[in-house]
Amino acid sequence: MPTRKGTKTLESVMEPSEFITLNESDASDWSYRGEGAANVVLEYIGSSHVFVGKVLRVAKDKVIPSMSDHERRLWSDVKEIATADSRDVASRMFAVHVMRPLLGDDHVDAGRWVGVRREFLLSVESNIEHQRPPWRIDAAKIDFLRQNALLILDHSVFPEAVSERSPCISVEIKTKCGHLPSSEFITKDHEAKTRVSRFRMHQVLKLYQRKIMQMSKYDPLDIFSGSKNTIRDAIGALFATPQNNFRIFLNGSIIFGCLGGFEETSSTVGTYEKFTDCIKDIIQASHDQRLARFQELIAEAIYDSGILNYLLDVQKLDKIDIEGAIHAYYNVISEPCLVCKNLNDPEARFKYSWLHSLTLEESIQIVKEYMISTTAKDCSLIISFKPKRNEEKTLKYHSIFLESTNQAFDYKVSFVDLDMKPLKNMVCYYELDRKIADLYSKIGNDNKS
Ligand SMILES: O=P(O)(O)O[C@@H]1[C@@H](OP(=O)(O)O)[C@H](OP(=O)(O)O)[C@H](O)[C@H](OP(=O)(O)O)[C@H]1OP(=O)(O)O
Ligand SMILES: Nc1ncnc2c1ncn2[C@@H]1O[C@H](COP(=O)(O)OP(=O)(O)OP(=O)(O)O)[C@@H](O)[C@H]1O
Ligand SMILES: [Zn+2]
Repeated sequence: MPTRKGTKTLESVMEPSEFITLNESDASDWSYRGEGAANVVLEYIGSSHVFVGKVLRVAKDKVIPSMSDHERRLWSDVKEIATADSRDVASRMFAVHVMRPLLGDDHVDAGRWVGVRREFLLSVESNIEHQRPPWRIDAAKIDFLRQNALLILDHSVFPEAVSERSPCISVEIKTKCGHLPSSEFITKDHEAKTRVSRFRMHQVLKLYQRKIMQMSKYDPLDIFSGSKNTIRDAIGALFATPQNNFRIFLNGSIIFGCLGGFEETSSTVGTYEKFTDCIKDIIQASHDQRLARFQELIAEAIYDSGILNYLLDVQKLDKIDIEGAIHAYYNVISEPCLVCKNLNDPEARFKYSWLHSLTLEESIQIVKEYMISTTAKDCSLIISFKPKRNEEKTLKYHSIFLESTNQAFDYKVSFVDLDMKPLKNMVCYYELDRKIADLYSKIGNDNKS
């Protein structure tokens, strides 16, 4: 059983609730839900009411820089971040105090810390190893030295669905960046950035590096278009090439897409068949119409909720593109600008000198907004649906009516992965951007096939 203790811990400093620690014997209650580059996420399968309907987000042993003085200065107007003991605490405070107000309280769960013993983590790691994608195992394992993990609402289920025995289907979308930059600081050689989405340009590099086997058919500009039909096209493209942008869960178990990353198969036909069977209790339509009706439901919910408008506004805080923001970054860290140092073009030098004449406060604002937008470009959206029972009225969730099947659904929308990115990533962002844009200008194509 999890133990409770009254000692002064990370949790008791931050929240006046009892602190729970998970021991080795608790490990069998947690199974693999998924993972990204930085965390493994576990689903609770035991019976303790404290954990039912929750997931546990456990950090991997990636080298994460500790909070620098520049970073504390950057976030000095958010004291919970500026004074945080560690990057983990700062990152959670960022989600709570920066991202949640921007994306809506209803859509972001702050979670709470629980203690995790080394034996718990070791046991979990060995239990889930067979479910993790091999390339993720090679990249990183669970960080056994961590003493805390984040307990968050499981957004792929409705809390009451378990007792009501009603089915719940949830769709996870990592939308990526949904607008084109128009900054005057983008160099002429990189003009493609102003007409092709970053996602599609990045696909060309990923294909070149053999990180993917085929270009995704998805384009973020479509899902953010505000047009119901175009949103539907985007959903169709995500079904065709889900990569790490799209997953579907039925009652918390994955039924489409891949956990923890992506595998590619030459044919998705078998997958569609299986998937269509899985949703027969959710979508009342003939076998050959069911998938199309479900895609319609997702598009309808995205359109109806307006949720991507909020997300887009936050992504657009990247006002001058990394090609402008990188200069403000060097102002913030008070170091000579390595970009300007290597510039031969006097006109470009002149253009960027304006950025170097900004005050520290102005530079901080640019970089801060850039960092916020980066989180908004990388987070995922989970939309969960449950069919309404006859005449059922709930104020807790949004409602939607799918005319083509004559069905009403409750749905809710949540964001996951709202972590703060380390300030020094700015240099990597600049370099990756240049790599993507340079390759695209050499060999790029924007065919959607
Ligand atoms: O730089 P990007 O656009 O490739 O995004 C990275 C993601 O790659 P992808 O979406 O596959 O292209 C990448 O995702 P994957 O590991 O490829 O699934 C991470 O989300 C990474 O974030 P972090 O460094 O773990 O905080 C993401 O890095 P950030 O740029 O958000 O820091
Ligand atoms: N609260 C949640 N409810 C349900 N599923 C979740 C939740 N949080 C995370 N997940 C699942 O776990 C996966 C990995 O989580 P997350 O994106 O937080 O990992 P990460 O390592 O921080 O990602 P990144 O690669 O962006 O750094 C998600 O893609 C999602 O499928
Ligand atoms: Zn510069």
